[in-house]
Amino acid sequence: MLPELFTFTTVALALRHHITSGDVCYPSLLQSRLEMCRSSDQYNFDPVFVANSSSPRTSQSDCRNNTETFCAFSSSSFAGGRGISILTTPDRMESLQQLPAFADADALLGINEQLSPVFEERELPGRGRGLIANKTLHRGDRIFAHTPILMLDGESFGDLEKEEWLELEHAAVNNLPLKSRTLFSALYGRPVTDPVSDRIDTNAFVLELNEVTYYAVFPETARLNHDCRPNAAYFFDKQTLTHYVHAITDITPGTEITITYIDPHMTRQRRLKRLSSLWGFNCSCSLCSLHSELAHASDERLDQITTINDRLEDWETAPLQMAQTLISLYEQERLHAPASSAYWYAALMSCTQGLYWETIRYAQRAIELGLLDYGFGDESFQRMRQLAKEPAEDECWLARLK
Ligand SMILES: C[S@@+](CC[C@H](N)C(=O)[O-])C[C@H]1O[C@@H](n2cnc3c(N)ncnc32)[C@H](O)[C@@H]1O
Repeated sequence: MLPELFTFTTVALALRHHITSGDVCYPSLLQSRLEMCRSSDQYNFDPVFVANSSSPRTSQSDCRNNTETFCAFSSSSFAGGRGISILTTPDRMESLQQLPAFADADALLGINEQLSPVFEERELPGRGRGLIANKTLHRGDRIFAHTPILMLDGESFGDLEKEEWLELEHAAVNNLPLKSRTLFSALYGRPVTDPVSDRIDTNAFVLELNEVTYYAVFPETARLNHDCRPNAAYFFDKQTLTHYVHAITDITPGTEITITYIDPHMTRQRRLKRLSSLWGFNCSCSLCSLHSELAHASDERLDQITTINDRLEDWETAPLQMAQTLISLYEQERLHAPASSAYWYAALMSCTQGLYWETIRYAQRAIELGLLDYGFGDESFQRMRQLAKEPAEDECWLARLK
């Protein structure tokens, strides 16, 4: 087993594309936090009061206790005054503070800046507000790069009473600087529980950081509506706490910029059900609106993609044609971002067979798409870069012919 590939498929896919039993543990956005897998550890409370001006502060009154203690930590100076509130345990807060986002003054240079926006925000019939491109965007063009204004530890919802986490959520929002509070208030919240909680539920992204699940609100990015075949892809950079959104296809002026809220490998009925139950809308994107014959053909391709992906977990013994078929199926399905993993497999399999130029071609495609979907910091890209540069120097070279 090649370690870098292992990291890529298990870590990255588990975050974004792998839906566990019952579909409830890894949605792309937050609504299902109340259904998430719950657990909690014993914790001895030891409050932290931090000195660094960009580090979040808390006070004892903003903490609630059950088997663990959770506090609303806030910093108004974080990210040049944008501020952040983090609802988590004191010990997890302490380890978050070691991240460059808090510890390195230069880490967030250029982040949260939108000097000349590439979109306009508009009211759109039947879908609330959305973002429309105002210039031609090409694959890889940056749309957003923002830090969260709120981060909520997923375990708090399982451990604390509902009233208690609601109080902490309100404290977290109230402690934000006025500008960020205003951004939060302007978000749409599907009316279910209470105005603060509803806004969080409708808009937050699921992140994994230091092996903890957090729900994070990026108010600018939250204006993006859903499409099952989106033209933008996103990833979260753990070091800088920055959420990047890039065009994954060319986008013409006047076109709505969209992301997917759910695992795009789901078949039609499952997609419709999930979007309706979690975000309250009936998806009418081009894929969901296909004639039933065409929708059926798409579902069959999606099932085949899932089958091939399962088989390729043992890629070392699979035929190269299998990865090539996967690439073709992803192209037919217009699933551009997830196709990076298919190119990844194809590059490694070509390498094991000593197919020099094919290896480079596939590795370059895996890098191009994967950088936009998995992020710049993904360690496994080192391996792909090596393959793209000089396949014969990698351990996979001719491995299947030895
Ligand atoms: C994260 S917000 C997106 C921005 C939102 N439209 C607004 O006005 O702020 C999610 C909500 O937007 C709406 N929405 C998103 N994608 C949609 C779509 N494809 N069709 C209809 N409504 C959609 C739903 O009301 C959903 O609960």
